[in-house]
Amino acid sequence: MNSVEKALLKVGNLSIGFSQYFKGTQKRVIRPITDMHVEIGEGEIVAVVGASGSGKSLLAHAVLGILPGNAICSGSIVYRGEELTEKRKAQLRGREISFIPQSVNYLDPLMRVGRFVQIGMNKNTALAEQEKLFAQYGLKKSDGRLFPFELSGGMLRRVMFATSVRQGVKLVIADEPTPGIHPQALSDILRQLKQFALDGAGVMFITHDIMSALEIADRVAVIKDGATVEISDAAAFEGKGERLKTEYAQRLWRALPQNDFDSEYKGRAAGEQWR
Ligand SMILES: Nc1ncnc2c1ncn2[C@@H]1O[C@H](COP(=O)(O)OP(=O)(O)OP(=O)(O)O)[C@@H](O)[C@H]1O
Ligand code: NI
Repeated sequence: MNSVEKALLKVGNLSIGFSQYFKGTQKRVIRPITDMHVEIGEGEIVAVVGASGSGKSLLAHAVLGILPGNAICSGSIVYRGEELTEKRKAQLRGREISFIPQSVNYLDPLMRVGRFVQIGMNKNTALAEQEKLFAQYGLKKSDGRLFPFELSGGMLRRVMFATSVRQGVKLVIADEPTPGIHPQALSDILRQLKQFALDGAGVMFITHDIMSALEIADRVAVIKDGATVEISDAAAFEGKGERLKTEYAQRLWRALPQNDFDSEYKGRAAGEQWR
């Protein structure tokens, strides 16, 4: 792939801080993201991996334009060759750029889930389109009448997929779409994301689960303490990780239970709170 020509999303030198009040009136800025970059091409799946708190969700929220009001964001986010302004983010969000959030709490608790999936669709065809999506994601027609609290966690995730992974979407940002999901549902989700990429969409797949990521990802971005430390081909995650560029990525790889190489690496990586 010619990455420059075909880049769908290009995030460079992203920095995110939050202004906070402390001791009543004094203001300070904390800066959890200092230097993040990632590039996703058309039809490409880029996994974003890193320890809890490293800044993966903030990256997703920055691209989507849903950071909280006290966030101060700098750097560049270019989508299809044009800077993504806040206005453009709002226009594209839920349409060309879709989001599978980390928490199902993003669903409106007072809205029937069928209605939720219909948001942004043409009024005349919305119901038919929603029902088709439900069928595709293994949900019944009658489930559309339910409120979020009436659905199981797995069903809610499928509703989120029906909302996000559908026609017209060019970039999917999936923030940990697979935790606590049983193996069959997991492989369904991975298959759907893969199919989506094969159809030409770009996918940012944020996950703790490197092994699942490697099943579908073309490249993997490794995040540490708010910075991108390495972007490598998924194929480089093999053997003892000799082809990985940084020691940090090698440690993450070697610390996986199935890579039972070296207890010294394991001990050190465990200290990184890798889940
Ligand atoms: N609104 C906020 N105000 C201040 N700090 C924040 C805010 N949101 C996130 N942070 C901090 O930014 C850092 C990165 O958070 P983020 O949610 O992006 O991590 P993550 O990599 O997605 O973690 P996890 O894997 O647990 O979901 C954390 O240290 C977090 O405390
Ligand atoms: Ni997160």
